[in-house]
Amino acid sequence: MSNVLEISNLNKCFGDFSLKNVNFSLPEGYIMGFIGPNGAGKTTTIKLILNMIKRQSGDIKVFGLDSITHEDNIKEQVGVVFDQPYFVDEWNLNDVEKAVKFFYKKWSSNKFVGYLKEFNLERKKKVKDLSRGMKMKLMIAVALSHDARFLILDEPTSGLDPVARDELMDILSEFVINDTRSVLFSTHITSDLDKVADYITFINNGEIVFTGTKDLLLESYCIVKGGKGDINPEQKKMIMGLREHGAGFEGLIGADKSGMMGNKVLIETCTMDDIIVFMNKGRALV
Ligand SMILES: Nc1ncnc2c1ncn2[C@@H]1O[C@H](COP(=O)(O)OP(=O)(O)OP(=O)(O)O)[C@@H](O)[C@H]1O
Repeated sequence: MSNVLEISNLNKCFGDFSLKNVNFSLPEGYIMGFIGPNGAGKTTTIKLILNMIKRQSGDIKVFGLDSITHEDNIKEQVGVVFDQPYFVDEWNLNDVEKAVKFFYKKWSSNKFVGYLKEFNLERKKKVKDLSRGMKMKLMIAVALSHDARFLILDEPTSGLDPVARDELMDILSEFVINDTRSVLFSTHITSDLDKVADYITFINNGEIVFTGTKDLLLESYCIVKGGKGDINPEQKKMIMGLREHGAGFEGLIGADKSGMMGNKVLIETCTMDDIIVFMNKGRALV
């Protein structure tokens, strides 16, 4: 199985913030959700993949090619969707096509027209008159009309209603159906990932906390709950994002440590939201 994306030892500094030795890869044919709290480094990583900003060190390969030396070749085959459209407000959809088609050797007007129809987008409408969901669909129509085989989406579902989000997830699932096309998308909305993601990469404070299959992520952590005095200070130290309240405590724990919590506590399965929220609170201090 070849990797569509390989990131090795990537470092980038912005004042107080740094991406620290980021490593992850995405096998071809799959959808990866890129998750993490606000300011964790998701957009920065995506911009580095697209060579929009300069890295301090590290390697990025897309389709097995170095992302800097083969930038043009890679961009021909990558479709990019940001949370804000990059089209001029006054353009109608014909103008959008006129502006973008020259960037791509494999641009297909037939495909573009087909996707506009499929997504119920009227060619005469101006960009500024499209709803947020329609703008997302327009960016996806552009990405699919130049025959992209790797879609990179940054927060594509933020601000979309549940129906539009569901439609977008269906589009992504269909996109990877032939096993040669892949998707990386960053999101805060983990329920979207439940539906479509095969792999998850979780970044927190510039560091990759987890990368692997979605099932493995959910199996790797659990919620631990208990009453006051149910655990000792050593056990407390193992809990991430410890939340203490009148009756007791709850927090996140590595599944490999659940057996060390004693028999008074309750161990429960966790969701991706639990993992993000508790990890973001950090490791508990006694
Ligand atoms: N051009 C820049 N100059 C200085 N700092 C920056 C710049 N771009 C990003 N940062 C900082 O880098 C950190 C990571 O930002 P980034 O946008 O990558 O996070 P994110 O995970 O995408 O967050 P969100 O989910 O809120 O979009 C933040 O602290 C941000 O302020």
